[in-house]
Amino acid sequence: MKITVVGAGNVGATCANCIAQKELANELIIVDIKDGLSEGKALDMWQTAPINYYDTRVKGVTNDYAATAGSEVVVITSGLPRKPGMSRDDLISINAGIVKSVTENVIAHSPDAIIIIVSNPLDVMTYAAFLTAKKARNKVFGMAGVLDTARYRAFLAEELNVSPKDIQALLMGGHGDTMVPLPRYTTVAGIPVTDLIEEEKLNAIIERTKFGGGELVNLMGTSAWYAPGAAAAQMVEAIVRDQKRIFPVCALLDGEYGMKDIFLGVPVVLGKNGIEKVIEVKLNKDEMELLEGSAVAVKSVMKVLDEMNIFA
Ligand SMILES: NC(=O)c1ccc[n+]([C@@H]2O[C@H](COP(=O)([O-])OP(=O)(O)OC[C@H]3O[C@@H](n4cnc5c(N)ncnc54)[C@H](O)[C@@H]3O)[C@@H](O)[C@H]2O)c1
Ligand SMILES: O=C(O)C[C@H](O)C(=O)O
Repeated sequence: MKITVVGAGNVGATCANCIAQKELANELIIVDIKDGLSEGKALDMWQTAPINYYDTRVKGVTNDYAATAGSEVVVITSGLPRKPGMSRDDLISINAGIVKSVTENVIAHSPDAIIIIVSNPLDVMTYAAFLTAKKARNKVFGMAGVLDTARYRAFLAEELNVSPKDIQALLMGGHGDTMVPLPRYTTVAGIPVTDLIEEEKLNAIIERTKFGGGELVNLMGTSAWYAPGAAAAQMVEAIVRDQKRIFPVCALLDGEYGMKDIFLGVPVVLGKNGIEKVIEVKLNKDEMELLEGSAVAVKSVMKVLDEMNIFA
């Protein structure tokens, strides 16, 4: 098994480190455009192998896609992160070109790879990679829901003073302030969360989740990486180990939830074929309205990408 991570910055390096520690591949290639960055991070990582006890060979390269040839899974994290005061959508003009050129290089050397996009604005960068890769929708999708759900679960675990392991939750929609955490599909060891927490506190946690990325940007001056890197690696694990895990993933909809031609976070089954099934949960009127609102927000940014005219 060969896996590539593109982008050796905060998220890419963290994701690669998780992949190596989980021993998901024999060979792990890290690519970046900055001279020496991937080589340095890969060397540093490889020197943890005797300590963390893994044998995945980690190799870093500068823009050398021949070294990535034959990768079965590729995670794309290359692109600018936002700074305080910016929205994720503000990154589109630079990141669209980066995601397009990286995807072209990836496909040229690994035509069969499953591609996971991390770069922001996530839903639209996944659309950009899909337009470039020209692959079936099960093989090009984005990471956001695993991260957003993890934030929601972590906040709930803290509030309830229970293990995060026991919080199960679902969150749908775009990876922006319109994301839709679903309390009706949130349980604590099987107990509906609404039985354990007052409505006002739950609503405050939902709001904090929606702006969870921005909270970290304001604290650190750049965006998060530990949870995003771990989230992308968890998706890689589900694919590589054919686990059939159910995660919220940014996927192209083809009639599900009454929507078509849009990338949106929905629950899917992830296994060796990538997205093996899009699950349609029953949403009530209010939940459906929130999802549709989120879709409108994503569509408006997809339109900006279309107007950039770089995929003609
Ligand atoms: N989907 C999510 O939930 C999520 C979470 C966190 C971050 N992100 C996004 O992930 C991206 C990376 O974030 P980060 O914190 O790692 O940023 P970073 O600046 O630390 O790293 C980005 C890396 O991309 C590299 N890069 C730029 N252009 C490249 C190219 N053409 N080819 C190869 N490498 C290239 C840069 O040299 C840099 O090392 C950002 O767009 C950020 O917004 C998304
Ligand atoms: O918030 C960001 O800009 C990065 C990422 O999308 C996140 O949610 O952490």
